[in-house]
Amino acid sequence: MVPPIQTNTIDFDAAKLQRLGFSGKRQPKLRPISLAELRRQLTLQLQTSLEVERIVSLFFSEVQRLVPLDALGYQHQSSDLRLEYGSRSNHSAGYRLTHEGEYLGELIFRRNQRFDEHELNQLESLLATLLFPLRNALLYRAAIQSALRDPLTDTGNRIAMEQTLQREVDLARRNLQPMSVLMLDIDHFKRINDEFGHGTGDEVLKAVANTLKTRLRNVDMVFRFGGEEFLVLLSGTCREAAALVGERLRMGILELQHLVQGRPLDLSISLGCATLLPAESVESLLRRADNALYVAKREGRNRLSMAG
Ligand SMILES: Nc1nc2c(ncn2[C@@H]2O[C@H](COP(=O)(O)OP(=O)(O)OP(=O)(O)O)[C@@H](O)[C@H]2O)c(=O)[nH]1
Repeated sequence: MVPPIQTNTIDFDAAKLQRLGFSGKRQPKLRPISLAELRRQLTLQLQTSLEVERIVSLFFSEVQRLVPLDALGYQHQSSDLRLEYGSRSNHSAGYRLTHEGEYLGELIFRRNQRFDEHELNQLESLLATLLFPLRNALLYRAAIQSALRDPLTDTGNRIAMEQTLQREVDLARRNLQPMSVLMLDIDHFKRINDEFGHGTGDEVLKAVANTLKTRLRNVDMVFRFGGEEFLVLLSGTCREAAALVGERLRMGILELQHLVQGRPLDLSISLGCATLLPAESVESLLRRADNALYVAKREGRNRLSMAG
């Protein structure tokens, strides 16, 4: 008889946090602590995550063992980060965080009661524990984001498209919301490359992506998933509204004045539109949009075709 195999799993992250005296759950009343001890604990605790959100919220809850706070705000504009913990209050003490000239964002401590000099000194001393973990987390965030972006057009890439589509399809189904996609392709793009070179082709791709972005709402997402093929994801959008958006994009590209050697280039796109059916998979949705795009091309280009 084969003896049963015993397997043990240790969640190192949680175990490590527990050893450091942090349970992971917000404690109603944290034990007061000295500045030196809190600095020591924070230095260890803040190393346990690479997520900016987690690091800042951990900092917020732990700092209160020494200095009571009502709220904490953090923002780093170029990373598109704006975090708020707690409730807004009258008094604030703001810090611009930099390390060796590198900008690491702005942190604002808020409280209904004014901060005194001693408390500000303590907060400043604790801020030092935040610098390296925050810098690493910002770098990690930038690396993840660049892995999901197409550098030429600054739109999402194919990996981002696949991840986002699955999430949006799940959400649409759970919330019983409509959702549509537009698959589009620049017409006769090969001719542009052949006639003017790849450099010009690349500039056209950028100009087209820009036009798409400026003609869409902020919540709509654009992905470049192939050479000159883009996908626009329209959450909460039914078939009729998606058709209007598709036409708006088509007109936007027709009106685009992209100059090559001083002369405007004739540019157009063809589009296929599909709206999510009940219980439909991502693959099927994309296949229907692709088929519709094929019809738009076959029927003469510079047009929108709706999937059946
Ligand atoms: N400049 C540039 N060209 C690219 C890039 N990726 C793909 N291409 C080119 O895109 C062209 C696509 O050509 P086709 O698939 O024949 O399509 P088309 O000429 O647009 O014709 P239709 O789609 O049928 O209107 C090819 O010449 C590719 O080399 C890129 O990143 N930059």
